[in-house]
Amino acid sequence: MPGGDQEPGSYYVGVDVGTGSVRAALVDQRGIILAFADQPINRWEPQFNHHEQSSEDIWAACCVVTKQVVQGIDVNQIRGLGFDATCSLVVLDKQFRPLPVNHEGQSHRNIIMWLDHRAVSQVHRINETKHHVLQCVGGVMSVEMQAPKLLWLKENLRETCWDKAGHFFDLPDFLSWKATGVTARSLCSLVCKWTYSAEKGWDDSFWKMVGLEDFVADNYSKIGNQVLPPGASLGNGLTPEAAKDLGLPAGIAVAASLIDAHAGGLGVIGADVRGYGLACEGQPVTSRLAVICGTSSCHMGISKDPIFVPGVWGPYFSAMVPGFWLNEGGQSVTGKLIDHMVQGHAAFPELQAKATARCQSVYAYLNSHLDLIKKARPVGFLTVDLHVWPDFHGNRSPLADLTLKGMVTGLKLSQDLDDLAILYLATVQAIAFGTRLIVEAMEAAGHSLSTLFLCGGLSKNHLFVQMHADITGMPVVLSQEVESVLVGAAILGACASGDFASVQEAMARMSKVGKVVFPRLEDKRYYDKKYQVFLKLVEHQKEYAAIMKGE
Ligand SMILES: Nc1ncnc2c1ncn2[C@@H]1O[C@H](COP(=O)(O)OP(=O)(O)O)[C@@H](O)[C@H]1O
Ligand SMILES: O=C(CO)[C@H](O)[C@H](O)COP(=O)(O)O
Repeated sequence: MPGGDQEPGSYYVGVDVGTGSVRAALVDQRGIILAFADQPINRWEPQFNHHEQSSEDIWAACCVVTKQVVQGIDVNQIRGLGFDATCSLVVLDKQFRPLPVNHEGQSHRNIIMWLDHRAVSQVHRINETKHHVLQCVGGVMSVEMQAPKLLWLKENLRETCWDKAGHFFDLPDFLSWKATGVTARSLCSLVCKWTYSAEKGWDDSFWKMVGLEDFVADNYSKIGNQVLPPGASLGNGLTPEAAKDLGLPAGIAVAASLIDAHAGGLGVIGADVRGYGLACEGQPVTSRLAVICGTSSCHMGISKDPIFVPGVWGPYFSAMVPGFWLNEGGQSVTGKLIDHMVQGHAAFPELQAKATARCQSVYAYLNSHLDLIKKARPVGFLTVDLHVWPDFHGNRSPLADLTLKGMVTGLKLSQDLDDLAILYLATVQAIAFGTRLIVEAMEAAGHSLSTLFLCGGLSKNHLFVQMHADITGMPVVLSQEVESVLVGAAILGACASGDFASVQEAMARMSKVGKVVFPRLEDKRYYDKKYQVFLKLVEHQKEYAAIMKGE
């Protein structure tokens, strides 16, 4: 029933595979989440910077959470299923069985995760080619993309993996294949992580130049030669086997999928903002920046014409919102960095005990502790002499420098709970300064941004949200549904079902404003000064590196 006038009681299932867990939601045609379930997934770090997962483990978790969210409802009311996932690399043999991506030969560990940095030498060589496809990834390919990882497999696991491989999937495409048996790839994953062009397709000269000519020779059958827009209906829908696994009816529509950050973008960016006093109310949707904040943060800005932002991925045509170009800025570790700083501190056991005693998360406890110790000044002022540079896992945007490291300046000879809380605050602020740097780079290149739309696990943290508002000077919109990434996945299922005529129409109907957090403009001067220090930190880090190199 095109036009979104479908009968009440039409439901969609969204499945979101994040770094740490798999989530599913049952969503109605207004974008309201009626049921939610999550399940942690396994991760292996066999050596520093090698991060692996298992596609079978992930599929099993998808089945558990999907069965949970449809319990007790008439499954015949479910009209569509959509998947999103991290952009990790799944390797299968010619019979679609998992292949090991590790020296140990452990075939269940058949995924090189997005945050894996094993392919440093390969990405340097790829960047040295200066091939023109690199212009569409901000000028520098990231070690987190697929080409360097594929080259690593070819150079390091030739016999045990490369020669036997029949299929290399981005994780979102693996999931849609598993559900439908259709090996078509989503335009989103191929354009954003594999150098495919929406207009020109694969570029043979790139693959030949970087030493992966094998793909050209077999007409890209291993990495995808059938490409569909996100939300397109796949084949005959859910196969009987997958239907049994997931507890859903066979034949329901399954959508071509999205990378998780892009699903978050769909889940938030199209909301009707009338009545909230936001500048973006009278402005085009291109004035909105979706920021998806989980283990990492991804900054998704769209434009009518292509915009080339140095150090920011894209422009990618139709990779998120059809008909629009996408630029994607990012910070490789944000939630993971906050967890790392907090959990590694000497006062963490004390924090954990106190938070547990109050039945609070450690973050809720830290936020109230900061309120207690702040005295008369705003909380943010507690870090006047403590500054953090947050690139503990390199800089994704806009510096595109994987060699950068984290920095902390202003440490004292005490490690009590107050110190932990203030270090946590400085880390949250550093991540927000990183967002400001990305926003400035995007604006300098031609974007005109006025409002942030935040979602993901970190958007549950009110300190993180307020710091993003205060430090960027922009209001932050939070969605009615905290799990907006799942609304984005459900939007895909809704489009595949034919209930909406377009992704834009489904976005407008299914994403909704929950709350707006405005910046405290009176604190601007303080944050401008801290931002100056922030910029100095990286400048100094580069100077230290130059000294040590003897330049
Ligand atoms: N209730 C919460 N309060 C504050 N921070 C949270 C909360 N829940 C999750 N987080 C933060 O969000 C991060 C995970 O976000 P999530 O979106 O679940 O990640 P992913 O999609 O990468 O699996 C964690 O690293 C943690 O720092
Ligand atoms: O590269 C990305 C999107 O293009 C994401 O950072 C990656 O997929 C991980 O996402 P998350 O932090 O939600 O686990």
